Order: sequence, then C-alpha cells, then structure tokens
Amino acid sequence: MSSFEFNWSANKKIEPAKVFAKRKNNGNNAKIALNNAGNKTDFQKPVKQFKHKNVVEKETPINKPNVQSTNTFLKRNNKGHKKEFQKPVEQFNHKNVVDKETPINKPNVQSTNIFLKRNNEGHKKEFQKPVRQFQPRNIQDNETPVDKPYENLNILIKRKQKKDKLAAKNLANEGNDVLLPKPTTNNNKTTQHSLFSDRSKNMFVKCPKGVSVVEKVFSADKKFSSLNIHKHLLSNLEKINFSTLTNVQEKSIPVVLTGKNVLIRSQTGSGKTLAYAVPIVDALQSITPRIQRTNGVQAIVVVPTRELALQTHELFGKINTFQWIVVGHLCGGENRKTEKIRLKKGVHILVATPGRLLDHILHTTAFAIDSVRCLVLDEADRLLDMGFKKDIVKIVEELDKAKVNSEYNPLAMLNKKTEQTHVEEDADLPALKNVNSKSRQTLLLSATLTKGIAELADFTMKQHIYVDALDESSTVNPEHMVIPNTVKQEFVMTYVKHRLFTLSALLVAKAKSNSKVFVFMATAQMVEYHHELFTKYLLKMPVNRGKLKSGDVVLLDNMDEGSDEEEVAVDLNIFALHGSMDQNVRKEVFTSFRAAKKGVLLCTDVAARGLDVPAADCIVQYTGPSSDEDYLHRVGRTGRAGKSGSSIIFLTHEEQEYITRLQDHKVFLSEHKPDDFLKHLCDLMEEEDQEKAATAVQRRYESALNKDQELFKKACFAYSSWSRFYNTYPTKLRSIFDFKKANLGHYVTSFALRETPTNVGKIVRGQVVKKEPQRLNRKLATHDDDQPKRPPPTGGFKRKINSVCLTTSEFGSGLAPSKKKKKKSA
Ligand SMILES: Nc1ncnc2c1ncn2[C@@H]1O[C@H](COP(=O)(O)OP(=O)(O)OP(=O)(O)O)[C@@H](O)[C@H]1O
Repeated sequence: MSSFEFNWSANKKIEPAKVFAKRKNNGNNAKIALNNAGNKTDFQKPVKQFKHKNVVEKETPINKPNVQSTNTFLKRNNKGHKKEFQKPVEQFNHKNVVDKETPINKPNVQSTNIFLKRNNEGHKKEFQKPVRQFQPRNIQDNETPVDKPYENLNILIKRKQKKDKLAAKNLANEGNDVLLPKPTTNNNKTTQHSLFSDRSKNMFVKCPKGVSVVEKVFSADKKFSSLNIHKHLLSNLEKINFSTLTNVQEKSIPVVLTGKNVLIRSQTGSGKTLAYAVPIVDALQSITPRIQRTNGVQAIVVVPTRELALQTHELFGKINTFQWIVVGHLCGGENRKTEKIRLKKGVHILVATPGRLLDHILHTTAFAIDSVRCLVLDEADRLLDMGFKKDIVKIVEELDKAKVNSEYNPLAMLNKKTEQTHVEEDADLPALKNVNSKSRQTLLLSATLTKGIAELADFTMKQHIYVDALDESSTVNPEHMVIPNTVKQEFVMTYVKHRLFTLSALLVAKAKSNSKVFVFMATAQMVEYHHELFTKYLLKMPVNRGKLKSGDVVLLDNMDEGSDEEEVAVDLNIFALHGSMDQNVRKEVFTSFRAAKKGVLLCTDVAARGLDVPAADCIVQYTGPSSDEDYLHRVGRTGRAGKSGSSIIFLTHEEQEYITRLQDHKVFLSEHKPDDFLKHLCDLMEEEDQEKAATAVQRRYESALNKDQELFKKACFAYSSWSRFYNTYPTKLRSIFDFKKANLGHYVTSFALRETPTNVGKIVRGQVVKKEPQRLNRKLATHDDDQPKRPPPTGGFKRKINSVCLTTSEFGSGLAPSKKKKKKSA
C-alpha cells in the first residue's frame, strides 16, 4: 500500500470511489441542471462551509476547467492516474479540520494548508485553504460566517431618522411646508425608564455576617443611691429620671470621686456626661465654706461643638440644685463681650469649645485659670481631629503655667494665707474638693480608643486609671468599633443617578412613620441646597399631579405659572444644621429639632458628636463618613441609653467595599432595598408605577432648577463642594470613596442638574458657559423639545467659592481671622 493510499483512508475515511458514486447519483453535492447553452450537465453545488465573507454563490460545472471550483481537486487514484476528487466536506468543518492535504505532485510531502486547483485559466495551481475563516467558536457545522446585516440595524435606522429630521428641518428653514417629526410616545417610554436602565448592571452585594462587639448599657440594677453623693443631688437625679446607673457610670463615678485622673471609654449614648458631671457637682457642693464666685473657675469641660457645649451646660444646669454653684459656657459665635462679663462675675463650672476657650485664656485678663482643679476633655477623639490637638495642648500648658505662677505669687499667697492652713489639714482630699489644692484632676472621655487618645492621655495626665465599659470578659481591641446593639445598621445600594429620589422617598417614608431623622451630608452647601429643594419641591406638590401626564410621564414642569396650585403633600419639618450658619440660627435650629416630635435634620458632621436628641430613631448617611470613627459617631445619634434605632448608609456600587471595611471593625450591615422606599413615591406622585413616580420626582426637581436661578446656583455650589470633598477624601478611605471611579455625570444628575460637570465648575468659578446647557443624560430629558431652554448665564455667577465656609471649624473661636495684632483686653 502506498503512503498516499494509507494517508487517505486512515485520515479521511472517505473512499474516492464512494465520492464518485455519490456525485453520479446526484448525492449531497452534485446535481444535474441545464447549463448556459441549454444542455443538461453535471453541476457542483456550492458547499456552504466554504462560504465566508466574499464567497459568491455561483454554481460551477465540474468539467469546465476555466471556471472556479471550490470543492474539487486533482489527485492520483489507486491506479496512479490523475483524477478529479471530491473534497470530503468534513475537512472544512472547523471542528474536525485536519490541516493535512497532500499536493498531487508531491505525494510524500505533507502540506497543512495548500491544495491544487485549477485557476481561471484552467491550469492547476497551488491554492491556500482558507481554514482560519472557519474559526469562530460557536459556528455550527452548517453555518456560514457571513456578515450579520441586521446587527447594526438599529443604529442605521437611527442614523437614517436623524438624517431625515435634519433634511426636513432644512427644508422647513427654506420655507417649505414640512411636518417635523414629533417625539413619539414610545420615545417617552424609553426615556422615562432610562433612569433605571442601569438596573442591568450586575450587582451582587454580599452582606457580611458575624458577631459584633456588644457593650451593655445598663449592666445591673445599681442605683445612684449606692453612690456616696449628696442627698439633694440624688433626689434631683431621681426627679429627672436618672435612678439606675449605666454601666459606664457605675464603673467610673466612684473612681472619679477619688480625684484620680481617668480615661473613660464607652459606646455612644451610654451616659458618659453624667459620669463626670455628677462627681464635679458633688465635689463642689462639699467644699466648706461654700465656694464663692470670687473663687474663680473650678472645673473646665472642653467639648468639640457649640451644640454640645449648650447641651452639656443644660445638663449641668438640670442636675445642679446648689444655687451657689455657677455654671457657664463659652462657645464660638457667641458675643465675646457678654462672655467676658460672665467670666468677670465668676463661674465655677465652665463648659467651652476649645477655640473660644483658648481665646479667652489668652486675651481676657479677668479670666483667671489658676483655680482650675478639674479639666474634662469630652469627646476627646473628636477634639483631636482637624489639628485641634494644638489647641488642647496650648490650653493644658496655660493651665499648668497658671498653677506654677500662682504658687510663686506672694500677693496671692498672702490673700490665701488662712486657707493654706486649711490645706494642710485636708491634704488627703481629692483636688476638686479642696479649693487650695495645687494638683489638677484630668478626665478624658471617648467612644473610641485610638492611638491619638493614648497620646493625649499621656500628655495631659501623668498617671491615670483606664475605665472601659465593656465586660471584663471581653477583650478590648482598639480596632473593634462598639456600636449600641439596639441600632439596626443597614446600607442602601443605589445607582448614583437614583440617589436624590431615593433619599426623597426615604424622607417620605419616615414622615409617614413619624420618625426623627438625622441626614448626614458632606458639606454645608449640600445641606443648604437639599434643605431648600426638599422644602420647596418635595413637601409641596402640584394639586393635580396625578392628572398631569403626557405619555407615561408625569409632567410637573409644563404647568403654567398661574395654574400650579400646590398643596402640602408630605407632613414633615425639615431642619438644616451646619458649621457656616449664624450662631443664633444654629442654636434655634438645634433647640427646635430637639423639641420636635418628628422631623428631619439635614446636617454636616457638626451634629455627629455628642448631640443627644433622645427621640431620634433613624440616622441616614447620604454621603460616606470621612473616617470610621465618624461612622460610629453618626450612628451613635440614635439608640441612646438603650433605646432602639436604625441607621442607613447610602453607598454606590463603586463604594460597596466600605461594607467589608466595616466588617473588619466588627460592624455588620444588612441590605435595605431601595424599592422599599421608592414605593412611597407612588402615593406621593399619584402614580402606580414606581419607576415612573421616581422619574417624575427627579424631573420635578430638574425643572424647578430650570425656573429657579437661585436654587440652580445653590445646586451648582453644592455639587462643586461635594466634588471637592470627594476628591480630597482622607487617605485611609480614598480607595473606597474614590473620585477617579466616580461617574461625575451621574453625580451631577443626583443634584438635579442638567449641566455637565465641567459647566457646573465654570458656573461656580463665575465663568461664562458659552455652550447651550448640555443635557447630561439625554435619556432623562423627555421634554427637551417642548420646554424653553435655560438661557446661558450671562456674565456667570460672580460669587467665588468661599473656602473659609468649607473649612469653618466647630473648634474655632468663631471669629474671623484678623491680621491685626490682638491687644489684651481687660
Ligand atoms: N443613668 C441613666 N439612666 C437613664 N438615662 C441616662 C442615664 N445616664 C444618661 N442617660 C441618658 O442617656 C443619653 C446619653 O447620654 P450622654 O449624652 O451622656 O451619652 P454619651 O455616652 O456622652 O454619648 P456620646 O458618646 O454620643 O456623647 C442621654 O439622653 C441621657 O439623658
């Protein structure tokens, strides 16, 4: 047997004789038909498997040498004669192709991809087999990989429509009577749901499960009566419903009463304020003879925010039944002169924010601090933020200096001669109980235990006792965040474009359940803008909103100015609180929100620390926290003193890594589906379809901005401040809240703006936006044609970004930085 025969039969398994028989019998691949001259002749059927892009479907007679044949070739038969062979079809089957063919004249040489064939002139020539064209993986054996003409059909149709529209417009411009195509209802439909087109985004959020660290608020039924405190103080505490000690109070008050330095850590809302307030009041009332105003400041309590200063001052006022003990407060934004007068008169317990306190220490001569025998640093972790460590360090240094000076002040020694004898007698008394004591007791309180706290403790207290409210059995790990277990912690994963109406829906839901809600936002500008937007356009709605529909979209923006009768649609009080507000307004807002039975407080982190609004039952973090501690403190505004509450953080898909990060701190969140909130928009908009209702709300906001230039400006500034905030995220969280990953176009939509991010930037900088305001999300704008376009702002908005606003700190003295050298005032 020749090698050729062997190869053929072994590899192809189709004998040439059989192929001939097949063709003769009009088998699969041959047929008899009339040729061009009208004679019956044998035709070769074009084999589909050979058809790729450029194959022309032409039937070729086999015996016509000058006509191309794709499927036959010459080869020696068993007897050694050259004969035409039918190529086994399977060879071209991409799956089973064996790239092996033996050229006729080179029987012993294997060629993988070349075969002989007659060319157009009838000569045998070597041809290249187009094997690779059959490569596409999923092509079926009998499939022809030709162009798919319908694939881009939609694009072509759209292009055609566009061209037609343009042509029609041109004709119309030339004065011809042409009907311009109107946006169809179908068009409306697509646009209406386009806000939800992202839903196809594959999203899988894994809710971590685990055991969080639990700290009990009330451990045992230990009462205040078990403490060795004055009976009047005790009865007063009971009168205001403080009879059982909280865990941290039970552990720390006895230690504080001994006069030692203490570092206290316990979770938010566990009653740390009373843990130092009760011992201070009790110590001061125990001094005999009674302390006078002239004795000066005995205790200073430093707190991070103005609201917290007011709140703490209020608590001292409540528990202090001893009329001769005077409590006062100093905080940024207040009238300095009034404060000076207050200090001059004499105060025993002074609650203050660090900036203003330092200001008075350095500049108010009437304010003597040499008598201070107790320093409390409440919310110490927050005090360390934003470089305020410097102020604290300076305050401590000044206090130390004042003590040393007083020791060497002969006049003071003379004045206090009689009392000094008294000191020797009561040398064992704790510092706070002894007016002439030269030592000072320092107390540090915090909900977290950070490295900074440890450093501050080392600096302010030479020796101290550490009190932790956790059970002795639980190991204290600084990495673990302890959050009251009565707070249900959730996240809501939203598409960026959905953020605004999801928040709106949440507020509507909370209004229905009579909740008291904190909504945390990144910047003061955001708070201002959302406050106005919601107050004007969410709480109030057009009376006939349900009927105002075109196609499937509720048209709230197409109403005539005169006819837009509105009604209160959501029964809710919305408050705004941030650091750039006037102090009087700020005070009023805080007091009103505390007193309100239900309501929403839109706020910056100014409200994140220490604020105690007992009925607050829900915390919303609309923008992520700047640090993990901020997360803890924000959540800590609810679930206070063992009460239950809930917290929801808004996260985008790009930010979902934050869930895992919290997990590392032993904080486990569960998911809250946005749909649970969105359904509330249906009632509000009188629209059955949730997506349509949400779209209608978004459109209401957008059109409001279109009409209301002031609000539009606020929106631009709010977006701009957000983008700066997001772009300068603290390093620790930057990989999660990553500006580079943020879709700014979508974020602009989440501020109800239809500008591009670049244009918003220009508007904020006061530059003229030359282009017609561009629609960011064309899909959203169904009312493009029937709505007057907003004229480009002429001259731009001249207001410059007030960077002072953005950096205004709660710790500051509240005074504008002055270049003049400050003189010491009397
Ligand atoms: N012994 C007590 N019995 C009942 N309620 C208490 C008791 N002690 C404090 N509370 C209440 O608990 C709430 C939280 O107290 P406080 O503000 O002192 O907590 P905190 O630990 O300082 O919180 P944060 O760390 O957030 O500042 C307040 O409403 C307070 O009235």
